[in-house]
Amino acid sequence: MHDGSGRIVVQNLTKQFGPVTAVQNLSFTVEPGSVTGFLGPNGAGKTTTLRMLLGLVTPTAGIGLINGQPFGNLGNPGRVVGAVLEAQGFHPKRSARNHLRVYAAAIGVPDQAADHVLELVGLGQAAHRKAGAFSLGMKQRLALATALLGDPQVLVLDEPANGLDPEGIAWLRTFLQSYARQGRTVLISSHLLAEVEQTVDQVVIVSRGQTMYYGSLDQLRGSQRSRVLVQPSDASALVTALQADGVTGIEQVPDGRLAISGIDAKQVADSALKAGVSIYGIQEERVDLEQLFFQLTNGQYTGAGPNPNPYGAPNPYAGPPNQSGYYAPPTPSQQFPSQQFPSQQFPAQQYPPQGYPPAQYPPQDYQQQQQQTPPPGYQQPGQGGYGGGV
Ligand SMILES: Nc1ncnc2c1ncn2[C@@H]1O[C@H](COP(=O)(O)OP(=O)(O)OP(=O)(O)O)[C@@H](O)[C@H]1O
Repeated sequence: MHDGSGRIVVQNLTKQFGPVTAVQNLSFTVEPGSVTGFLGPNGAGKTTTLRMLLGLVTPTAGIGLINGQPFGNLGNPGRVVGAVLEAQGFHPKRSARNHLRVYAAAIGVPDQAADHVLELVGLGQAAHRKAGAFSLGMKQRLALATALLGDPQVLVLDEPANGLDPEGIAWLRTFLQSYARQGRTVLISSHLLAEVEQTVDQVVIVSRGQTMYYGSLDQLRGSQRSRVLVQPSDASALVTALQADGVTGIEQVPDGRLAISGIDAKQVADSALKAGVSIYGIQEERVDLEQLFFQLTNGQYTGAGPNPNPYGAPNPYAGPPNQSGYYAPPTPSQQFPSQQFPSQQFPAQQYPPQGYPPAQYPPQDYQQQQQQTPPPGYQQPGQGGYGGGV
C-alpha cells in the first residue's frame, strides 16, 4: 500500500532517447501543502520527467514515486493523482459534461462529480457545449476538471497556464494555492518564471535535463546581492573612507564608477559625507528573478556541450544533490563575475528521505500494467486531462 503522504519524490531520474539525454540524474521532493513550480526552457526535460512520474515513460535510471509508490502501484491512481499533460484530445463532438462522465466511470466516481468539477473550474455554464468548440483556455479548464474528478490528493499539471487569459491565470493561482492549503500536493510545470512566480512556494529549475536550482523563490531572491554604483568627486578618498568603515567589496567598473558590495546606498552616502566627498550619482543595482532564471538556464541553446555552465566555471548545480540534498542558487560572485562575495549557505533539506528503498525500477509487473486496455470511450494517456486512470 502507498504511504498516503501525498509526497512526490523524484530520485536520480534519467531518460535517454537514443542519443538525446532528456533528463539527467534529476532529484527533488514535492511536499504536501505546497505548490511547486517545475521550471525550465523548452526542451529542458520537464514533460519527460512528468511522464516518467506518471508511468507513461519508463526511466532509463532512477525512480519517481507518489505516496511512496511508483504510479503503477497506486491501485486506483485516479483517486490519488490528477494529472494534465496536454489540454487536447477531447472528443470534439462530446459535451464537456459527457466527456467528464466517461472519465468518472473509468475511475469509479459518480456522474454528479462531473457537474461538481465543472463548477469548480468555472465551466458550469458550458457543461452542455461540445468540447471541440472550446477555446484553448476553456480546454485547459476542462482538462483540469478531468484531473479533479477523483478528488485527488496530488495534482500534476504540465503548463497549466498555457492559453489562459490574465483573469484565468489569476483564477488558477488562487485555485492551486487553496488546493495546496488543504494539505494537498501540487506540481506545475512552466517555461516562464513570471507565469508561476506568484503561485509557487518552491521551484525546481531545470536546464538540459539537469537541476540548476531547487528551493524556495525567497531563497533564490535572497541570493541576490545588490551592489551600489557610485560616482564620487574623489574616488580614492571614498575608497579610504569606506575601508576605514570596514567595507572590503570595492572595485572600479569600466565606466569609472565604484562598485561597492555588502552595504546599501545610504551607508555609502554616509561614508562619503563623513569624508567630505561629493557624490555625483548613486544607484543600487539588483539582478531580478527573471534575469537569474535566464542565467541559470541559458546554457540550453548555446551549443556549449552537454553540461554547460552559464558562468564559465564548472557548473556547481549539475549532477546529484550534495550531502544536504540542496542545490544552492548561484553565488553573487556568479551574478557579478568581477566581484568576490562570500558564497551562500542554505539550510539543509532531507533528501533522499530517510529509510528510502534503493531504486529498483521499473517493478517486474510494471510494463504489463501500462498495457492495460482503456475502458470504452477512454482517451489515450497524455491526451487531454485525465484522472490518472492510464
Ligand atoms: N519520445 C521522444 N523521443 C525522442 N526525444 C524525445 C522524446 N520526448 C522528448 N524528447 C526530447 O527530450 C528533450 C526534453 O523534452 P521535453 O518535452 O521533456 O522538454 P520540456 O522541458 O517539456 O519542453 P517544453 O517546454 O518545450 O514542453 C528534448 O530534446 C526532446 O526533443
